[in-house]
Amino acid sequence: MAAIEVQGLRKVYGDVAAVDGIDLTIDEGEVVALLGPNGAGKTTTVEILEGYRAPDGGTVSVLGHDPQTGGRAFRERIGIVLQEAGFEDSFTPRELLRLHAGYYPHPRPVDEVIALTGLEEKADARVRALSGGQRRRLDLALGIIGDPDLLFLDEPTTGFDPSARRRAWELVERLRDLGATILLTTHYLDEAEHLADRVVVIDHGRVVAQGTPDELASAAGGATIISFRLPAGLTALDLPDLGLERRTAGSVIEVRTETPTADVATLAAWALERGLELEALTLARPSLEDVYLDLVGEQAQVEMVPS
Ligand SMILES: Nc1ncnc2c1ncn2[C@@H]1O[C@H](COP(=O)(O)OP(=O)(O)OP(=O)(O)O)[C@@H](O)[C@H]1O
Repeated sequence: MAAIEVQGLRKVYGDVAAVDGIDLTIDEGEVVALLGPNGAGKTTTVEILEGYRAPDGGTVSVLGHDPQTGGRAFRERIGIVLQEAGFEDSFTPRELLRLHAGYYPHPRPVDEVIALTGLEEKADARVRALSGGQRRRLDLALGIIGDPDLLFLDEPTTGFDPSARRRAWELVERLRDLGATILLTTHYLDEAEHLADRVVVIDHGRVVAQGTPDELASAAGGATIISFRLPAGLTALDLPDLGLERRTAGSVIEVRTETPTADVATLAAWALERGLELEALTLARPSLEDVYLDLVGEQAQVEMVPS
C-alpha cells in the first residue's frame, strides 16, 4: 500500500503557484529524497503532507488519512524533523524526550533513542549548552521518539560535522531497516544518493524528474565526465578542444564527453607535450549532482544573479 498518494497537488500564494500540479506516490518502507533549488516548492509540499498547510487543489492521502482532518490518529503515526525547531532550552535532552514520549501510545524507549542519535554524553546537559549539530541530533531524536511509521526529515544533516553526518545516515538506514517510510528534503546530492531509494526533483512547483539515483544518472545519456585540475599558470583557454561541454569549478575542469578514449588521448598528448602532470585526473560516469545541475542548474544560477 502507498504511504503517500498525491495527485494534482496545488498551492498558490498570490500570483505564485508554489506547488503547481504535483503527483507523487511513496510506497510503505520507501526512502524518498525531495530535491530542488530554493523556492522550488519542497517545504510547501511537505507541510501539506504533514497537515500544516491546506492545499488549493488536488488530492492528498498520507497513511490513509487526509492530513487536514486526520487528527490524533494521524499525528501519532508520523514523525517530523523540521529545519529549525525551537525547544525549551532549560530542559535536558533526556527530559524533553521523556516529555515527548508521553504524547505517543507506543514510544521508543528514551535510552534507545539517545543511543540511536549519539546523544549519550549530552543526555543530561541543558539544551542551551548543546552545539548546533547536537541540537539537530536532538531534533532527530524527538522526531523518532514516537516510533513513527512515516518520518519527514527536512534537511536532516545541515550543520553536522562529517562524523555526525555519517551517524545520521546510519540512523536513517536503521530506521529504514525497521520498516519506516521516510521522506527527506536535502540540498546534499551525496546524501540523496546515499540514502534514497528514489529521488524526486522538483522545480517551479512541478516534478521535473524522478527515479532511483542510478536511473537518473543513466538518463544523462551514457556520457562520461573527465575531471582534472588545471595546471598552475594556465587557463581553460589553453586547453585543447575536448568533449561536448565543459564546466569549471575553481581550478577543477570537468568535461562531459561521449568519446572519452579519444578525449583522454588528446588531453594526455597535450599535457605530455608540455611536460605537465594533470593532477586529480579521473574518469567517471555522471553523478546525481551532474544530472541535477543539468535539470535545475541554469535556473538556480539565474536566481543567484542580483537584479
Ligand atoms: N507563506 C507563504 N506566503 C507566500 N509565499 C510563500 C509562502 N511560503 C512559500 N512561499 C513561496 O512559495 C514558493 C515555494 O516555497 P517553498 O518554501 O515551498 O520552497 P522550497 O523548495 O522549500 O525552498 P528552500 O529550498 O529554499 O527551502 C517560493 O516562491 C516561496 O517564496
